Amino acid sequence: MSVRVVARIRPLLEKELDKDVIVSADRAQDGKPLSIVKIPNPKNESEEFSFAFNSVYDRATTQEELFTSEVAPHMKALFQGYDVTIFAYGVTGTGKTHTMRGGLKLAERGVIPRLLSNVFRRGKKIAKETNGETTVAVALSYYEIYNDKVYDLLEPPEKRTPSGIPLREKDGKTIVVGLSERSCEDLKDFERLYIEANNNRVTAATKLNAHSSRSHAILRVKVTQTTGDMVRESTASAIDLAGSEDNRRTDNGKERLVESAAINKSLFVLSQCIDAISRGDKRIPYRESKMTRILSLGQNNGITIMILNLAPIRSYHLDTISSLNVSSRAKRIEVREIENEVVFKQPPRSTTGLGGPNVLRQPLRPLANAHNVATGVVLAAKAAEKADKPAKAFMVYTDKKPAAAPARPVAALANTSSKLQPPTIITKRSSDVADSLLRPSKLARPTQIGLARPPAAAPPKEPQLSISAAQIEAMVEKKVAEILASRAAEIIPAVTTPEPAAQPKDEISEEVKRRLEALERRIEKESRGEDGRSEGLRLLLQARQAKERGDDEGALRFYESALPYFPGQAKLLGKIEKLKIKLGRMAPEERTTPRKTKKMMVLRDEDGENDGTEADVEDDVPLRQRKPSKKKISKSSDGEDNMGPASPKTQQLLDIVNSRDLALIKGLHGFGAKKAQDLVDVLTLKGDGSDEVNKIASLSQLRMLPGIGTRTVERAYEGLALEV
Ligand SMILES: Nc1ncnc2c1ncn2[C@@H]1O[C@H](COP(=O)(O)OP(=O)(O)OP(=O)(O)O)[C@@H](O)[C@H]1O
Repeated sequence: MSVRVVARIRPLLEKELDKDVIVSADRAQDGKPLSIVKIPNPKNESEEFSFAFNSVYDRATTQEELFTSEVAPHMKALFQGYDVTIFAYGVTGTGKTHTMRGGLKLAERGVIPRLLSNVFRRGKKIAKETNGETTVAVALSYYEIYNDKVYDLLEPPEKRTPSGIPLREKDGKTIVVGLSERSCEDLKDFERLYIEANNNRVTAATKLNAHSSRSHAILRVKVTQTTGDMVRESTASAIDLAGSEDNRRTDNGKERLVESAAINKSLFVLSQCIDAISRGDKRIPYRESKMTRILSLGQNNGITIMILNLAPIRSYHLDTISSLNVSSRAKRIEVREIENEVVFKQPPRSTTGLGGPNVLRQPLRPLANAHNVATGVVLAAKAAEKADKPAKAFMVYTDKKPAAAPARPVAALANTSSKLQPPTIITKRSSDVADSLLRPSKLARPTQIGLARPPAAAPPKEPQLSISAAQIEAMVEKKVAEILASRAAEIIPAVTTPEPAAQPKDEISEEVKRRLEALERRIEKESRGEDGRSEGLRLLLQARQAKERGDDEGALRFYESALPYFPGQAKLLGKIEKLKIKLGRMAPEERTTPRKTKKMMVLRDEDGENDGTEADVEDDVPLRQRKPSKKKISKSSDGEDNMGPASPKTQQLLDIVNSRDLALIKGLHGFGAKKAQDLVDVLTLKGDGSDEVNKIASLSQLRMLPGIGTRTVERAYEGLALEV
């Protein structure tokens, strides 16, 4: 099916005059619902452009009417396991935030609070009808994209890092790594969270809007239905995009201009994506902005509704035409309706405690590798059976009007949820013929409306099967991430004198941040998928980041989230336990992991422990076995640790390393292609190698490199010795 695109024309604001109104709603035929937006041709006012949409809501439309007509009909599908995405698009000051969030009074509540109200109501109903056999849990995450960086709105702004939160792809979906998720019991719970989170959102006054959103805000409502050991999960995403704006009209100052550039760029990329998809291009430039990556229009499964917000007056004329153009093309975007699979519960992969009573972490999906079973169909059919009744208006926010009176005739809604086939795993529809205007028609050619054929539907996009080249690239990327992660963790002990406590905290953080940013840039630059382990490494990085901030709670949560990716990893468990002890969640005597002795530690971070990243997971040898075997390369064996002249063998090894020649390094004993590449990458990170300072001067320096360690050096050294 195609993205459902509806237009909403906002009423006049206080200072706006009736005589300036240029935008109006119309019908394709008498008796049909409003589906056309009319606006004069700016070059010739006697002509009028008409843009057709799935539905058009005029200035008199209330919040309740919009919700009842456009969102409520999809709630059933949400509970049948389909994801639902609703996003508001439009020029700044046209009513996006009003539409999505709305005001505080009941009648003014926007799509989001109504959606939550509906979800809770349905959840209760399902639990009641199944005598508690099915439980429905709701969890929220809420984040913003500001200046193309992602920030968690459920976390206080002071916890933000300059680089924001990284994104990655998993199972064809873009995931915000480490985003917090809060379970939400009821509407009150939601309101508390939502109001608090909105205070964290970046807004500012511009000439066009006293409370302009300077960021794109994305609310994800995860609905988890559990019946016995079957779990069905679906997500409703509500997105309030920042408004495009013409800086000549906004009088924006420097800061606003920077924001504005980011906003306009991402919206421009969105329009490029829409154009590319509607042209049937192979390459869709999703990746050029975080917003489009997250929105993944046309790639996301489920139901997508785009609400185009419009201001009715002349001062917005060109902007309005531009957004009408973009969104009328969006109608041609096909999205796959794919019901989320039902999975069986499995024993939790991690036995560690939760980071907080209500805190879940998105990447921790204990069911992600559970078996998909056909019973999903049964559950879906059951749900469909029970949800057969027409959707009532939400009950909590009872606006005065009769609940059963939608603003638009039902026909206007018919092309989405009512066509869903509940038990179907994958269905696909062709474009709605009524949505088929290719370009704005002029009134002189009114017959075009509804007659033009839709463009050939884009071929169904099948889930991308990773090909070997992509996998190789992903592996390379993963290794880069590991190396950088490891570097981030180890750089401090590796390069500073043994007085970590005296190291200024800011300096440490800066260094780590710099590397984290470099990591993110590398990863995003290539934009490749990664496997679970890489995700684990990211979580470790975030844990590290949290630790740098002194946020032990956060660090603990990230470490715990990473644990399923490195099950039983002793050092990681040790870190978790150590933090728990520090936070008073565990008594020191309960500690199960062995405390490290100095001998065991090859690399340390500032609190005296290895960071549990690359070396931890790569070389998962019980700590006790990892004593550095000094007997083989002892300080005295070649004198290098005494800073004396290196022995020929040592020099030979160092020369090979410093050559950065992949083939030579691969020839070293114990170095496979992967390890050799890691080493070359690490050396490259140190500098271009032309300077002596960037060279590895001793075996102990070599040992300190991430991913190397004593055993590796030993083996290379020994292997070399045999060949000499
Ligand atoms: N349907 C409506 N009914 C009443 N007032 C509205 C409506 N739509 C918008 N407004 C008012 O118009 C003004 C601008 O709306 P809003 O802040 O929602 O715009 P926006 O598109 O989100 O802008 P920005 O992109 O700058 O954040 C607000 O004062 C809002 O209350």
